[in-house]
Amino acid sequence: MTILATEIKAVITLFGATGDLAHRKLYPSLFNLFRKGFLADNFALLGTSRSEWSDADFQAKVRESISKVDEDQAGQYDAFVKHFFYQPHDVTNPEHYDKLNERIAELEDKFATEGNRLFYMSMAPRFFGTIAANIKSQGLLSDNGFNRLVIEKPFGRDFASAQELNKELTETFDENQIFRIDHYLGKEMVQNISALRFGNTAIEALWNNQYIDNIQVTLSEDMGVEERAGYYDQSGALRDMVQNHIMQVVAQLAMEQPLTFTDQDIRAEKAKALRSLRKYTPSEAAANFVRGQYAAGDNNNEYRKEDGVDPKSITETYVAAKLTFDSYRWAGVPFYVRTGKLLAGKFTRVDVVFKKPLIDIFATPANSNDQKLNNNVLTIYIDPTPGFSLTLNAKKVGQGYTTEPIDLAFSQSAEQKDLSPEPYERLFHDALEGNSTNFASWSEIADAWQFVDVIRQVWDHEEPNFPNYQPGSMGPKEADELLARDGRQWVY
Ligand SMILES: NC(=O)C1=CN([C@@H]2O[C@H](COP(=O)(O)OP(=O)(O)OC[C@H]3O[C@@H](n4cnc5c(N)ncnc54)[C@H](OP(=O)(O)O)[C@@H]3O)[C@@H](O)[C@H]2O)C=CC1
Ligand SMILES: O=C1O[C@H](COP(=O)(O)O)[C@@H](O)[C@H](O)[C@H]1O
Repeated sequence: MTILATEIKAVITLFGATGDLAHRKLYPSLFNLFRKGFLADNFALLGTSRSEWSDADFQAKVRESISKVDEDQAGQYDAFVKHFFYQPHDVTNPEHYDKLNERIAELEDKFATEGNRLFYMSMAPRFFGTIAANIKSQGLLSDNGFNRLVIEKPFGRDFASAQELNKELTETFDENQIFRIDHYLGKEMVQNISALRFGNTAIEALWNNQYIDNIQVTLSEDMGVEERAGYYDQSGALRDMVQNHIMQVVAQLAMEQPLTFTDQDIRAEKAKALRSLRKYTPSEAAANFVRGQYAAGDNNNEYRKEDGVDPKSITETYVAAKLTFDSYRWAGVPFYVRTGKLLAGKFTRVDVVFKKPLIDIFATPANSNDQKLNNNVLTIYIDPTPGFSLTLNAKKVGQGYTTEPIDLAFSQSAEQKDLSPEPYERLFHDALEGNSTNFASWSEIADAWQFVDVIRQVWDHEEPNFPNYQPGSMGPKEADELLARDGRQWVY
């Protein structure tokens, strides 16, 4: 089925238009929306940052950034970049906003955007509050169309700073006007978790502690910190991946069925799920969390010797944890999660491990050495190749009667993968449409920070034994022990 594109009308004001994210992700995503017809005549983007660029300089940069998207579409480049304009601007100078306002008004007239304004903050987070305050005080909000704010991560560095930032933003924008980006929510298979659960009786009927033994979530990366060491050393895997991406995936797995498939109901259920996540005491945190830092490998320095990293850094490049939900559905079912840099591969997956049948009726005295029932495992492959698999027990071919595990597998075809929008394309589109389903609400963020803050405080007061894992492995041995002590192991 072809989805008919509804044309979006808006002026987008982009703070951080000369930056890396804008160049690598945002312009190509907008170009995709343009060539698919979601953006057509009635949109304009006003890029801002301090660099003294002209409109023509900016259009040339945007053109360069989209030239890799699809060479067959080269004919559309010119038409697309004609919607791009640039205003040199220092976000800390309130007077500069007057000029921005003027230019936005001109673009509204020129492109007939019906007063709709979307502000996108693609800048260092320390500027977010200042920009929001100036948008309000300098009169940049529209009074005859929508006003929306898209904001990049990270949303704070702990609960207190996130709360402060939220307070600053909500002095200008209402919660329903704020779109907090978490690019994991733009991934095809993360969005597919709801379809899998709520579209299939065969799955949802078993989605509880009566049938599920444990759930495992793995976000594995095979690269080190690369050129982002300066940021990463201040952040670490707990803030960079666990507080946001892992919490968002886990919330979708743990939530109750929303009343309707609308942003309000979905976000309410996710928020409830995160509220039921047990906030650990310091001693529980120490027992249920493992941290790691990578050692030197054949092709990499040890983390502490990377450019831009403090040589005595105790920043973790790996986290594994056992999470506990205090809810009727999940009592007794651990959620094991892990993420890290320089691991054995680049992949993201969820493994749902079902309980074994209570009795193995196939084990007879004669075949008890050969017969073993395995746990059914439903795997959701998020990256790199989206798909599902379900491991079942089936009869082994031949005489006698023993069982063996077999796989029912679905994997997206190359054609489907091509059709699947990149996360930023989806999320940009949703924000322009005003659909906040795949953006994190304040309540979710607040709970996630409160959970993570305890772990951070425990870790910041103890000297870890770093480095403690080899590049190309799946992390420190303590991550295996975390499951082994419960009589379990990582599926992969
Ligand atoms: N890059 C990435 O892959 C990812 C980035 N993010 C997030 O996206 C945001 C942007 O990141 P990124 O693009 O990498 O950052 P960059 O450092 O590449 O870009 C920062 C931008 O801010 C502008 N800027 C800095 N100071 C001012 C100022 N006082 N007034 C106006 N403009 C200013 C810079 O332009 P100029 O110097 O010309 O003023 C530049 O356009 C951050 O929140 C980051 O955490 C999130 C996920 C991935
Ligand atoms: O947000 C981030 O995500 C990336 C991993 O994203 P993926 O889509 O490639 O899985 C991570 O490398 C980065 O450190 C983090 O800031």
